[in-house]
Amino acid sequence: MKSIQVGLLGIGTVGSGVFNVLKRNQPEIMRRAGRGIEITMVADLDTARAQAIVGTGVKVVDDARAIIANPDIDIVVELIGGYGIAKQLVMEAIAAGKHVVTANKALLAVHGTEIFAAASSKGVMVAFEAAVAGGIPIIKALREGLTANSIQWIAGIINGTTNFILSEMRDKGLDFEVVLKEAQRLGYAEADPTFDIEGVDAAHKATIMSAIAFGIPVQFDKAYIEGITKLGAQDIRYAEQLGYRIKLLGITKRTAKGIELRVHPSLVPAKRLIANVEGAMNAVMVQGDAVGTTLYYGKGAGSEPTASAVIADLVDITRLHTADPLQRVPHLAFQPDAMSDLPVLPMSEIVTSYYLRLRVADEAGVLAKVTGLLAGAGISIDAVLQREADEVGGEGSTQTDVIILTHDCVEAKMDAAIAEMQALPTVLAPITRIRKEELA
Ligand SMILES: NC(=O)C1=CN([C@@H]2O[C@H](COP(=O)(O)OP(=O)(O)OC[C@H]3O[C@@H](n4cnc5c(N)ncnc54)[C@H](O)[C@@H]3O)[C@@H](O)[C@H]2O)C=CC1
Ligand SMILES: N[C@@H](CC=O)C(=O)O
Ligand code: NA
Repeated sequence: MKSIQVGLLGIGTVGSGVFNVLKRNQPEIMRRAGRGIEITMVADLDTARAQAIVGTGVKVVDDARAIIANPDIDIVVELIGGYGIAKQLVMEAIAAGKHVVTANKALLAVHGTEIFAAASSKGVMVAFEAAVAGGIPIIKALREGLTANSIQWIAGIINGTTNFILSEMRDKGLDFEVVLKEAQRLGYAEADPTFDIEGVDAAHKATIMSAIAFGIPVQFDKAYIEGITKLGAQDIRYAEQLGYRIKLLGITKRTAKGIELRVHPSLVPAKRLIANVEGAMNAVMVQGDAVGTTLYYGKGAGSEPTASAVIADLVDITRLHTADPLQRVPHLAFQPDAMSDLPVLPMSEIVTSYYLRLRVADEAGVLAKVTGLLAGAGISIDAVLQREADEVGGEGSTQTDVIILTHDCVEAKMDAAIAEMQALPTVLAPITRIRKEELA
């Protein structure tokens, strides 16, 4: 049977991985797909570099539209990134009747509704396993493996760059900037690394998982996003002393009121497997009502791990492209006419527990005042840790840190309590608040 012909738009970190893995494993992939899958055209602005990667047998162009216009191309793989030209090219490829594979989570989190609607009306598939947690087949798990379940929550380490930074800072005491540069060198970081460190990339991925888990439209604009740039080394240390690790988590949860969708640094009990996920590795926990807690672990970034997911999508499309579109797995797991309008909740309505660090004057009665305020607000305390002033501020220091762990409360209540504590004259610096997830 004739091979499926694939055109690559962009042959950078991921694109070169796709080319190399497909070439290396072609015989085995062919046995799985039932026919060959061949990259016959590549578009990249840097044609010389592209040609050096693919050799002479593959046509290299600088104009991606030449691939879309080629009637022999069955599947277009978008690996350029971003919302600009990538969106135009994906929409044009769909309009031209091509199936599309993309690793572009930013594009899908923001424009997914439009893209999936266009694909459905044209009868083509848009596949995006690489867009969430790279090589981990989490989209497959959520859309197919867990379809029996009412999914309750998902919590994941879904950005390799930030997990790498947090691990290296904690283990080796390295500076943030040094580790970020290393993550860039290793090809983990986005073209704009602020997307990684400010939590935007993780929010793109959490948004996509939220849509698939709960059958709601992709709603990146409703996600709460907080990155790791304001995390202090002392908080990583205090968390350890209390039996927790700090991880940047992407969380989406179904509650009686709606859907929580949030990305922020979180304290996770050190005994949980996910707390021990180090370096650029990703891990996603999914809690379903029937299956219980499941955990998916692996490489979420990098050339070949991400290529693994892109090629899995190529095989899926190769197997399914002649099937009746109604027999295909829906883009967002739920049938398009069965989507839910459950609201994504504002942050003030989420419920979680907290780590608070207060830099206070080292004088009698301060702790009682602070805990009294929390009690007055109806916030229950789980643990309190007060450091020696000398340890915090050096010999003869008149300041110290008080660390408080709370039980669950609604965020609005915590906001009000923090404002009250902040106004105390004995609280000397902005209060640090890190949310705490038990993940049980
Ligand atoms: N690097 C990684 O580990 C992962 C990346 N992704 C996603 O995969 C996509 C690609 O990422 P990378 O390969 O890391 O990026 P990259 O920057 O290494 O590669 C992008 C390539 O696209 C080319 N390009 C830019 N504009 C173009 C245009 N108009 N026409 C043709 N080619 C053009 C560039 O020359 C470059 O070779 C992004 O959406 C990224 O978010 C997803 C998961 C992991
Ligand atoms: N920049 C991302 C790449 C994968 O999506 C990350 O660091 O995880
Ligand atoms: Na994946």
